[in-house]
Amino acid sequence: MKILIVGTGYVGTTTGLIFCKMGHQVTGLDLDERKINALQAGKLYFYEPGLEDLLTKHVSAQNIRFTTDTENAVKENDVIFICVGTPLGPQGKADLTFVKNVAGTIGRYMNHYKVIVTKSTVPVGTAENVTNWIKENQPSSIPFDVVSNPEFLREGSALHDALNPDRIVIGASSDKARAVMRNLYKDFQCPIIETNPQASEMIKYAANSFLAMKISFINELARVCDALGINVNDISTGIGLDHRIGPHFLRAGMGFGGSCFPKDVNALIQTSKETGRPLSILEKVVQVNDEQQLYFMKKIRQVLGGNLENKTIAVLGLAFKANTDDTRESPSLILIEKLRGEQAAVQVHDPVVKSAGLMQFSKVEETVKGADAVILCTDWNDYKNLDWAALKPLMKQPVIFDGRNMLNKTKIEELGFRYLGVANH
Ligand SMILES: NC(=O)C1=CN([C@@H]2O[C@H](COP(=O)(O)OP(=O)(O)OC[C@H]3O[C@@H](n4cnc5c(N)ncnc54)[C@H](O)[C@@H]3O)[C@@H](O)[C@H]2O)C=CC1
Ligand SMILES: O=C(O)[C@H]1O[C@H](OP(=O)(O)OP(=O)(O)OC[C@H]2O[C@@H](n3ccc(=O)[nH]c3=O)[C@H](O)[C@@H]2O)[C@H](O)[C@@H](O)[C@@H]1O
Repeated sequence: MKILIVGTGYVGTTTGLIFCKMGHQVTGLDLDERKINALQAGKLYFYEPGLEDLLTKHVSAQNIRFTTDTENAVKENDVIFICVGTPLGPQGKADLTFVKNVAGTIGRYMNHYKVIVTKSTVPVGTAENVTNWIKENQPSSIPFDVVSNPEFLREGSALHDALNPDRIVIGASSDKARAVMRNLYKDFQCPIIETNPQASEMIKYAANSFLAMKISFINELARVCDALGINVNDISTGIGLDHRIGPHFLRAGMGFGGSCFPKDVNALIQTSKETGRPLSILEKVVQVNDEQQLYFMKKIRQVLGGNLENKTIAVLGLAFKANTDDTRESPSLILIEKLRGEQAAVQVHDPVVKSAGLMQFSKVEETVKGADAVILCTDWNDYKNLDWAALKPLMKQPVIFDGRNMLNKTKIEELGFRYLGVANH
């Protein structure tokens, strides 16, 4: 089948390559020429482990090509996946500007029946809106179907997740479109949920919101554990072994970040408000997440004598989590802004992310030099096995705030550090 992917970001590029692997002919379309040129040269312009090898392979085999030529890309393909961004818009709603623009161009250039698939995360009712936006732009009436097929991959393990999904959700309203989608996914072994577009759109928001809720639950519980001197990691293990709860997304830390949880939880809150049945539980999830940073800041302030003015803080990690270069809604960047707001001098390090506006060093040794404290913000593997005995003499004060509970408290304290984790007692 000839597949067009519109929007060659984390999701679009991964999805396109997965379909190449399944034997389809794929075109990747983006407005950003810089990205398209890089991808066409077999170079991944973002960091995602394992993806570049697949890209290089399929570009050389001509199974995938990348273009900015919208008109021909739309005309030449039978199935079009919309994978553009749906960022946080005004009042917490999803901003559908990019989706609307894509739908408009698809309508303008449509030349025969096509299946239009929204893989972007979009609010309930968007499939219907996309249908209308396409129709409004069609010079003459040509039949088409719009399908919702949300994506559940995580950054950092995008390729693995896209190849081994827990489930595939197909929200279609015609048998013809459903048959096309079934055929596309025929080689996947996981359950396929077939439903209507509205339910499919809701499944995506409900999944992300539920995972975010687990994180806020364990983070708020960690504060109670802190007060009681209990190790929250033991609680995560203890409850996670109950198969009804499950072990995942129970790692206490600095709060969830990234390009999706914050925006998607907010968007579902807005949807629920519009129905007159607000999801108050999710309002709390957001509140707890915001407080987690403040809780952490309070600890830092207390340990460093109540005032951060002129203190030097070394922040390890800028990405919102390990194995990605994405800093959207990164807890680390939010914390850095707060630290700088209190006149601290912040020195940063990240193995992958390069940040222009910050005092960044390429080596951890340089970053911690003269620091009153180190804050571990991103759970990069590189930070798990640092030689803390060698780093200690470089610091002004041996203080570690472990925002990811990555280090062994006992071992670190034996080296003479003051250690504070997230209820990591
Ligand atoms: N990043 C992730 O891990 C996941 C993201 N999602 C959802 O997938 C969607 C895409 O997310 P990302 O891949 O992270 O976004 P991204 O920001 O990495 O990529 C989006 C791309 O769309 C392009 N674009 C915008 N308007 C366009 C147009 N009119 N024509 C062609 N290209 C256009 C942009 O230039 C950009 O390259 C979002 O709705 C997101 O919520 C869903 C699951 C996982
Ligand atoms: O819709 C999306 O974009 C994606 O959002 C998340 O994926 P992602 O944002 O890449 O990253 P996660 O691994 O889910 O982590 C999100 C945030 O929660 C934090 N987290 C995660 C797990 C945990 O136990 N504790 C915790 O604080 C992470 O550090 C990170 O800041 C979901 O896991 C994906 O299924 C979904 O497709």
